[in-house]
Amino acid sequence: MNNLPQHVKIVEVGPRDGLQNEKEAVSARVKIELVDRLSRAGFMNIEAASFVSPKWVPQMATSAEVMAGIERRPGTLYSALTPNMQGFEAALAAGAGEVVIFGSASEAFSHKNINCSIAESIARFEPVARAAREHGLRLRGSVSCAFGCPYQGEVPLEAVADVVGRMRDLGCDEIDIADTIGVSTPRKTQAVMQTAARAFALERISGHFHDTYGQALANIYASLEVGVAIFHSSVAGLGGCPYARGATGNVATEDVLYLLDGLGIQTGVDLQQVVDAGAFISAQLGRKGASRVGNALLAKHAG
Ligand SMILES: CC(C)(COP(=O)([O-])OP(=O)([O-])OC[C@H]1O[C@@H](n2cnc3c(N)ncnc32)[C@H](O)[C@@H]1OP(=O)([O-])[O-])[C@@H](O)C(=O)NCCC(=O)NCCSC(=O)C[C@@](C)(O)CC(=O)[O-]
Repeated sequence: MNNLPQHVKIVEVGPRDGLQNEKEAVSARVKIELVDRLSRAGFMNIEAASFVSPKWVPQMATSAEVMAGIERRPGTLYSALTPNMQGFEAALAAGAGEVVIFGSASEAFSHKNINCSIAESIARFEPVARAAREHGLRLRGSVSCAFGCPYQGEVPLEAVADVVGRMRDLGCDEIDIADTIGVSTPRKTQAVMQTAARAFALERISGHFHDTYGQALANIYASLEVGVAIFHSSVAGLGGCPYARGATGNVATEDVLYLLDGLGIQTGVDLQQVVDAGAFISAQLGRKGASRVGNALLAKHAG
């Protein structure tokens, strides 16, 4: 237990990864209120927008409006996905503090998600990385399908190490190791994280776990054991990637906070306010939230 990190940074990705796959349009007003509620809950980093093609991901078409409408909490970093220079220019104009280039450890997924090979994606990211540096924006790299791919199946460890190395060479401040389709289990998680850590500083590696197979919390615990101290999660367990067939939401933020609180690990985030934000967005979407902890606490307070 003593080996676990004492502090963990949670990157709240609900407003982006969480909502990007919603079939019905969610208004900018609702997204703004969600981000504001999450800011008040104490997150240091919220992924609030995605400047991608609206033909590919229509739900994110309101990103500029969302970024213009949110209340910026001092000390909170608001991030936006930027697949190319067009996305970067939009993110810069919108006042993003961090831009996220998103690649993949799987060739097949790279083509499906961003319509180019891994090598082409790195070439597209180069000017984005350079522009981020010039404008003083933080740069994060995301590596999808690091634990398995919906199109090619197994993804070799060397492929993860290779993309992490390329993201490092682009100058990323932080690199996400993503289980896009939620297939990993704890030992595999540790092997992948340790592989990534041979190519990039462990303290700047984050775990991004979808909960499709119900393994996300176990994978987070396994990651903590090998020293990972940054995790992505989504309020009410919202989400799923539109280009990862069958992939469900990210691990729910409420569940991660409950786990970390129980382990005595500090996050600076107020669980009850996240539960309330989860209840808010679930009501807007007209369904029950997917967080076990959120639902338990709501039931406890109702009863
Ligand atoms: C990357 C592209 C743009 C390539 O798409 P493309 O069609 O190859 O690009 P293009 O350069 O040929 O442009 C085609 C059209 O898109 C427009 N366009 C081009 N770029 C932009 C932009 N930035 N913003 C707005 N519009 C843009 C461009 O203007 C043009 O418009 P048209 O002339 O046809 O009207 C496309 O494939 C795309 O937008 N993909 C987005 C995929 C996506 O957002 N996936 C979900 C996020 S990743 C994820 O969820 C995984 C992650 C990060 O959470 C981690 C994990 O769990 O794995």
